[in-house]
Amino acid sequence: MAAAPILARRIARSGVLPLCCRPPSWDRAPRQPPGLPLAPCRAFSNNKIQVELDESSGVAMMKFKSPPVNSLSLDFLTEFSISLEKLENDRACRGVIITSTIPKIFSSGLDIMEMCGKNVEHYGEFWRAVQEMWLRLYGSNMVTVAAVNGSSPAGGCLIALSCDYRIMAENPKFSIGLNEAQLGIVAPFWFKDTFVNVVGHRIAERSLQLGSLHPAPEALKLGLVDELVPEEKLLEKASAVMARWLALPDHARQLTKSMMRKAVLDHLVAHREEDIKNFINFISKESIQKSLRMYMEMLKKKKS
Ligand SMILES: CCCCCCCC/C=C\C/C=C/C(=O)SCCNC(=O)CCNC(=O)[C@H](O)C(C)(C)COP(=O)(O)OP(=O)(O)OC[C@H]1O[C@@H](n2cnc3c(N)ncnc32)[C@H](O)[C@@H]1OP(=O)(O)O
Repeated sequence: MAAAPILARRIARSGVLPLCCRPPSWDRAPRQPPGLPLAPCRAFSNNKIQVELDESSGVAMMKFKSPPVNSLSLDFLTEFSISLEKLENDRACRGVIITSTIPKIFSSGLDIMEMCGKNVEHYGEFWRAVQEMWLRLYGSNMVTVAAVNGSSPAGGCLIALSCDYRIMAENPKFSIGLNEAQLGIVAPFWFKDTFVNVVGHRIAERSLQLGSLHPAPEALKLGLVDELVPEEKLLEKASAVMARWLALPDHARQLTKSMMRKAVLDHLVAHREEDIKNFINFISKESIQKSLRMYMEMLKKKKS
């Protein structure tokens, strides 16, 4: 995936500072008092995502921190892809745990405002960033564990589904699923394929058609998440799971992962431009724009 020049152009236009132009990122870990041995931990943070790599375990903790709801805007997606790329290229990193700093929300999915009332160029750029994020995460060589500590609709669910293992806080108020149909839109084929690979065809078909958001206990029953734990135990559990996965030789696990995911990844890679065109045509339709506007209004009304 030769994404670097595209990312660089997008960053330049979006105004988000690329990590390579910031003060040396690995220097931003807290300084140790003199005399103490250096903690084997490196950290980098950008506007919307914070990452800490523990070199002794090879595990990075990635935390979404984009209030109010960690929606996946173009800037967020760009930062996410850059963070994943940095970790992927870091020989010290073998696994990443993904979670959120926002109470009750893992991620609210794609930022609907990025898909409303914008021009064709913007839709194309946005959709390429969504694709890139998924290609990096689903195709990652690292062990990826989602610690889902809040609601996770649509694009948020896709992030969790793209990981190797999903642990969710056992709060029945938190829900997860691909609810695109509820917005009057359609989950793209690679969202659907990722979902099918986790829960199987029948469950995916029903859930997608109904645009279901499954409360945590139901998500566990469907196999959409692998286990539920009390929220305060989530990160501890994620670290334990990660240690179990990292006990295996990387090359064997990586080749197996790649064998399991290759067909789905290759499908998008082979049809990337066509997929972008389809998205642009679809999202530009007046009827779809109207559905999205109504959905946003409904969200706002729910508040008042
Ligand atoms: C023929 C085939 C062609 C193929 C074409 C394919 C097209 C496919 C296109 C796209 C796929 C789409 C994927 C998506 O991810 S769409 C996004 C789906 N997300 C949702 O439905 C979540 C909506 N949000 C919620 O349900 C709730 O906000 C919540 C549960 C996440 C949090 O609830 P709560 O804590 O009560 O917060 P609020 O509802 O008050 O929200 C706060 C604030 O944030 C705004 N907001 C919420 N979600 C989003 C979002 N996804 N994007 C943008 N903005 C969001 C919300 O409106 C509030 O704003 P405010 O009133 O201004 O404060």
